[in-house]
Parts: sequence; structure tokens; C-alpha cells
Amino acid sequence: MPAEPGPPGISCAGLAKRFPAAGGGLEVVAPFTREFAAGATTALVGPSGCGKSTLLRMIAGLETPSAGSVAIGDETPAEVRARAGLAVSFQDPSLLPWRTVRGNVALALTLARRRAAAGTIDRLLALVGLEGFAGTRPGALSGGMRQRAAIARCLVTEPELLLLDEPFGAVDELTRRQLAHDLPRLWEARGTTTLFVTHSVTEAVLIADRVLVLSPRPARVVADIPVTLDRPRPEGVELTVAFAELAERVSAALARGAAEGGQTGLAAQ
Ligand SMILES: Nc1ncnc2c1ncn2[C@@H]1O[C@H](COP(=O)(O)OP(=O)(O)OP(=O)(O)O)[C@@H](O)[C@H]1O
Repeated sequence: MPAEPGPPGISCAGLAKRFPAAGGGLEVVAPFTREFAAGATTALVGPSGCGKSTLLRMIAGLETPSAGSVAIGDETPAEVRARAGLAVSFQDPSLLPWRTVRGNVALALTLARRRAAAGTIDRLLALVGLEGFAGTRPGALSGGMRQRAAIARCLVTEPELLLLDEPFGAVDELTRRQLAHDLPRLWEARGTTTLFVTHSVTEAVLIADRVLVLSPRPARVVADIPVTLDRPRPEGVELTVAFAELAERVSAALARGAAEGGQTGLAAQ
């Protein structure tokens, strides 16, 4: 009997983006070629405006690349999205204002034509710290709570691929730490391939198996750093020398990228 297919990895080949603009266009992502292993969690870190979201959107199939391609296993991102194998959460979560938190999360199941076991939505809402808010409408939630509802909405369909754009940007520090510990446990258990954008070096090292540090626009990879810490991360891992060394490597790569600047010369190619 053939083996069950595992979750797919992601392969980006020469993926690049240039937006139309005066003077030959604005190069936002320089040709990007990387593989993301199935089941791994990767953080994309880089200065504001460098092209992280654009890169993530291209991988999600929501932005057409100017060059190059993305393959998820042997499918295109659009094909994976069409069968609800991929979930994306944006910086500004688009929840339907007339639906409750539960209604928003349940809608993702309906759209994906999936069912969840009884209690799944409540368990997810508890996981993201929204216990007691299932019946609340988005207008009565804080920005951070809306972001967490959006994360629950992403997780409920059990996607193979999770693409998160600054998922904890508006979340308070204490909750952020809790989520940084709890969510990776969930997606590791499911074998989800996860890519997330963050501005926080600590969050990147705490959550990811690998950190890609990007340069100022146009984004190019300055460093590709494996995070060699135990999984799941032990309590207090942030206080260890190994953690501090990894965080320092990421910070140093960010500084190096900033000093070198974007490769504006590529814009002419
Ligand atoms: N649709 C678009 N048309 C033209 N320019 C765009 C478009 N989308 C993004 N840009 C430009 O591309 C650049 C990169 O934007 P992007 O949102 O990818 O950066 P980012 O690294 O995610 O930034 P931040 O960390 O601040 O969210 C910016 O200069 C932005 O103005």
C-alpha cells in the first residue's frame, strides 16, 4: 500500500516582485530561492517595508510574482488554497463585523466544507486566550483580541500550511509569550508547515526552527539561521546562553543587512 502523503514543503524558485512605479518600477523582492521543509516553522525577519508581506503574499498565491514560481508539494498555492490546505492571517485581521467570534471561526469551516469535532472551536478560543468571548462581535474586541480570533480562524480548518503576517503585532506582551509557547505545540503536533513574519527577534528564536533575515528593500536573504534549541521549547529557554547567542546572530544579521542596504542595483536588471 502506498504511504500516506505527508504535509507538503514549500519551494520558491527565483521568486521576485517589482511593483509598477515611475522610473522602471519598485523592486520589492529580489529573486528568492529557498526550500521550506514540511512541518518546519520559519520566521521571516527584516526591517519595516523591506518586502516581507509581499513575499508571504506571493507564497500564499495572493500576489502575482514578477518572476519565478512557488510550488507547494507538486501543487500551486492557488490549488492548495482552493482545497483549504493553506490558511493566511494578515496584520489587519478581516473579521466579519456582524458575526460573533464563534461565527467568524465557524465560517472558515463552512467555506472549507469541513466539520470539526464538538468543542473544537471552544478549545481553540481557549488556546488563543479568548475564552468567554465566543459570543462577542469583533467591534467589541481589542486589536490584539481580533488578531487572536483570526489565528483561531486559521487553525480551525487544520491547514497543512500556515502563513502568518505579524500574528502577534497587536497582542500584549504576556499573552504574546503564552501564544509563542502554546501555538507551536499545536502546529508541531499537526505537522503544519508554518511561515510567519515578525519584527521581534525574541519571538523568531522562540517560535521558529529557522530564521530568515531579510535586507532592506528589495528583500534578499542576509542570513538563514537554524534554531538549534529543543522542541518544545523548555520553560525559561529565553534566559539561556544558547538562546541569547541565537538572538544575537539574528540581530547582527539585521544590522549587517541594514548597513549593506538593499541591492538597489538589481532594480535595473
Ligand atoms: N500593491 C502595491 N503596490 C505598490 N507598492 C507596494 C504594494 N504593496 C507593497 N508595496 C510596497 O512594497 C514595499 C514592501 O512592502 P511590504 O508590505 O511587503 O513590506 P513589509 O516588510 O511587510 O513591511 P512592514 O514590516 O512595515 O509590514 C513597500 O515599499 C510598499 O510600499
